[in-house]
Formats: sequence, C-alpha cells, structure tokens
Amino acid sequence: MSANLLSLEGVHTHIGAYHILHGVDLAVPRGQLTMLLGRNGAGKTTTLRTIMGLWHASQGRVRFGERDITALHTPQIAELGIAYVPENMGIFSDLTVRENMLLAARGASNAAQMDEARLKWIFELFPAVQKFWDHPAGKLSGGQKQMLAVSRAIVEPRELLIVDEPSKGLAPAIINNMIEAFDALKKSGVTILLVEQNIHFAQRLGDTVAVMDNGRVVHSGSMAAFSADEELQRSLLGLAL
Ligand SMILES: Nc1ncnc2c1ncn2[C@@H]1O[C@H](COP(=O)(O)OP(=O)(O)OP(=O)(O)O)[C@@H](O)[C@H]1O
Repeated sequence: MSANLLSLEGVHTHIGAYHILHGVDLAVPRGQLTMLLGRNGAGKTTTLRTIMGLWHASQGRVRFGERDITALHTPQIAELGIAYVPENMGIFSDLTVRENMLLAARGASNAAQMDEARLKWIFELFPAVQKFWDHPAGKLSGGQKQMLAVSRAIVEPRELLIVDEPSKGLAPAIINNMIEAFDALKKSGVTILLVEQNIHFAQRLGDTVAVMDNGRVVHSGSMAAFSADEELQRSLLGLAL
C-alpha cells in the first residue's frame, strides 16, 4: 500500500483557452493533514477541482490509492471516498441545517435514519450544527456555515476530506474552533487536504505543506521545516509565518 492516499503527477489543466496548471506534482500522505498554500491565482482551487473531476487534466495523472481517477466523473470520484467542500460551501440557505445534512446522507430519508453515533460525533466536533438543527442554514454566521459545510462532507465516512479555505473570513475565536475540529478529525484517521491563505491556521494544523506558484507545486515537505525557514516563506509567499 502506497504511503500516499492521493497523488498528482505532471497534471496540466486547461480552462477553455487558458492553460492554468503546468505540471502539478502533489502527494497527500495517508493519515496526515496536507496544506496547499500559494499566492492568489497560483492554481490551488483549480488543483482541487481537477482532483474532483470538475475540470479534467489534459495531461498527467491523478491517483487515489491504487486507482487512476484522472478521467472519472465527479460523482464516481466522490463515491470512491473523497469529500470536497468548495469555497462557496454549497449550502442550501432556504433549507434547515437538518435538511442540509439529510441531503448529504445517502440513503437517509429522515433524520432518524442518519447514523446516530456518527451524528453524535459530528455534534461534538461542531456544537453549532446541533444548536441550529432546525434553523434555516441561511441564517447561520459565516463560521457556522463553514462548520455545516464540513459536517455535510463527513456525514458519510470518507477516506479523504478536501476543503477550500476553511478559515476564510472567520474571526480568530472561530478559527480556533475550526483548528480543534480539524485536529479531532485528523485523529479519527481521516486524511485531509486544505487550501489555506491564513498562514497561522496552516502552521498550527499542517503536517505536510505544498506551495504553488504559476500553476505548479514549487515546494513540498514537512510543515515543521517550512515553518522554521523564514527565508523560504518569504520567497514563496512574500511573508513570514
Ligand atoms: N473559470 C475560469 N476561467 C478562466 N480562468 C480561470 C478560471 N478559474 C480560474 N482561472 C484562472 O486560473 C488561475 C488560477 O486560479 P485558482 O482559482 O486556481 O487560484 P488560487 O490559487 O485558488 O487563487 P485564490 O487564492 O485567489 O483563490 C488564475 O489566474 C485564475 O484567474
């Protein structure tokens, strides 16, 4: 069994006439939390969308475990055990938190059919999901919406959880809650890939780091080594952690 749950090898992605990814090599080690960093427009979201089959690689390979998923369609990729929370979170504002959760739970037509132990575990990770269970999701704060989005993604067991900018626009206290929740998720054995702009969030949670620039991964390694190298951070991100 490979040490990497997910890997991209030489991935090129075109969006219409634009050549966006120029040979992305990325490894997401099993059981770890990998942070994908990079300046605005570096290609992070495009990389996530290519993994999920929302864009298709024009060259290169995406592997999930032993499987080549490069040409699969998004529902097949999700079915294999990958959950994806896009930047806009995909929440239905007019539906209640409960209804949003139900839509994500395959096979459950009412809350009583959702896996009770799993739901209890999600409520422990994200108490706001329980607190606002019967409220319209549109009324939740930004942080609560993000918690609901991640809860939806894990309502069914998944091997890999991919989240685009989970800390975006959140107040520091809420960011701390998110950090605790992702830490608990990681301890439960889920492999996680996060795109982040918040460098402190990245540093506190990441085991592994990959930095993108101009449609390529230009650095990868341990987060500890990256955190200790201010010069490298400055040259890749234009700032120090
Ligand atoms: N639908 C699209 N059509 C044309 N160009 C696009 C499209 N989506 C993204 N791009 C371009 O691709 C490049 C990479 O965008 P992407 O969203 O992947 O970057 P990112 O690293 O996630 O940036 P950010 O941190 O700002 O979200 C950018 O130059 C962007 O303008």
